[in-house]
Amino acid sequence: MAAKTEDLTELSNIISTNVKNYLSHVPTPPTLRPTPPVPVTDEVAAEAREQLLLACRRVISLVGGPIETVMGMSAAFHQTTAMKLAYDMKLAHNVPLDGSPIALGELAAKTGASEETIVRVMRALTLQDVFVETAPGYFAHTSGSAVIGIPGIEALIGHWTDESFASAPHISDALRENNFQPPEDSRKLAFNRAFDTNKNFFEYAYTEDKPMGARFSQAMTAAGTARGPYNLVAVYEPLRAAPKGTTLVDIGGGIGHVAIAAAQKFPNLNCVVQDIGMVVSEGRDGLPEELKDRVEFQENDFFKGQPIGGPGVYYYLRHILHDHPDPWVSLSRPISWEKGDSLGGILSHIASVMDSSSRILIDEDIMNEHMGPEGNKMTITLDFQMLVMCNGKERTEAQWAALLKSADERLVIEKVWRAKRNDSGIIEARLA
Ligand SMILES: C[S@@+](CC[C@H](N)C(=O)[O-])C[C@H]1O[C@@H](n2cnc3c(N)ncnc32)[C@H](O)[C@@H]1O
Repeated sequence: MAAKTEDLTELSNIISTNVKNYLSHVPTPPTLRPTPPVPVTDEVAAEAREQLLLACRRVISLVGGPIETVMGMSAAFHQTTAMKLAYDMKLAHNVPLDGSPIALGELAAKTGASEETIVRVMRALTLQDVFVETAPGYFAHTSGSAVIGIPGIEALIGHWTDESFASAPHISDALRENNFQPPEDSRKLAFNRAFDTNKNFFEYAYTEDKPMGARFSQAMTAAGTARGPYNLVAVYEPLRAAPKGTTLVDIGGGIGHVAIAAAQKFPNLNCVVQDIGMVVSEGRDGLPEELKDRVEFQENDFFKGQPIGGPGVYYYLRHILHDHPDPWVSLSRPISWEKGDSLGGILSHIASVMDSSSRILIDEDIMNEHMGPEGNKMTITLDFQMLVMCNGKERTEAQWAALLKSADERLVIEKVWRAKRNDSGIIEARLA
């Protein structure tokens, strides 16, 4: 298949076969026009898409050649530079969303940026079909630039191109101090050097830089968009049959977007969204009136304990545990950290209030054991993102199982609900 062959003719045959399969199984062919993105849900189309992307990547490596490949990787941060400038200059907001073009001079007047800077940024972005030059000196949206306006996506772009981009260059110096072994503490890495702080990313963003914190909460509402329609509500069937009044605790649930979707879909659920102060207030403010009797927000620090126990409770953690190094997730004895607080591992606290009918649902990527061209680019990117921002990591299924066991000997995986075409999954765990 595409990942194995170096034969360009074979690759071109793979591409043409999969183009046919793809086109005959999607409702409309993909377009660069600024129309809303349509997720690929059909099985055949999704498989063809995967094969196409793999074959195209192989063609680019072969035909581009080794020097272009490694130089491109080494300087890829300038793509981020261009995207950051586009974000800061608010280019996407000032180009008409109906697809009509805007003259360079008008765009400069609206954004306050110089024509020269806009042109330089547009050169980099149009290379990837993000915006298009429709005639010399006229720019319009493409599907790639229009998505920047989707709620949450812009916030996510801000989070990546701002605090994450500023932190990444510090990673090598931070790791070198410890012989390239990540330390056990999440307050001693690249983010801390970049922002000159002893607080972890969340503590910093919610106390020292509240706009950064608010943007991050918004960003999390879009974090799943790139992974397609694989989510708790669509996938995890046992919730449908749960008895009326069953409690779902969304631990580190942000502003409640997942709990709200779950309560809307399953009238039998009562949801409690736990997070830290500022996030909880933001979530309460945005809670739809009709859900106020079934969704509540609760301030709780997950390192300090889990106040909700009892039979049949679902403890849901989406993109929480990948934020933290192993001891912070699974240590069953208290951790003492610099401020002198006594804290424990997130999973250990949950295990201590569970019974055999309760479940932990870990909604995270499950990193593939194998590596190579078939690897999932997003999971690998997130693994680095976690390393840089909070000394967390993406984990394989074996690592998840070991982490559960070290949090509490009795914790075992009941079932892994896996997406077919990416690394998304929900790990259901229980007390044995
Ligand atoms: C990566 S976000 C995930 C948010 C949400 N679960 C989602 O998937 O969109 C991590 C969340 O953990 C929260 N958090 C960080 N430290 C926390 C702590 N010590 N106790 C409780 N929540 C915390 C953050 O405020 C944030 O909402």
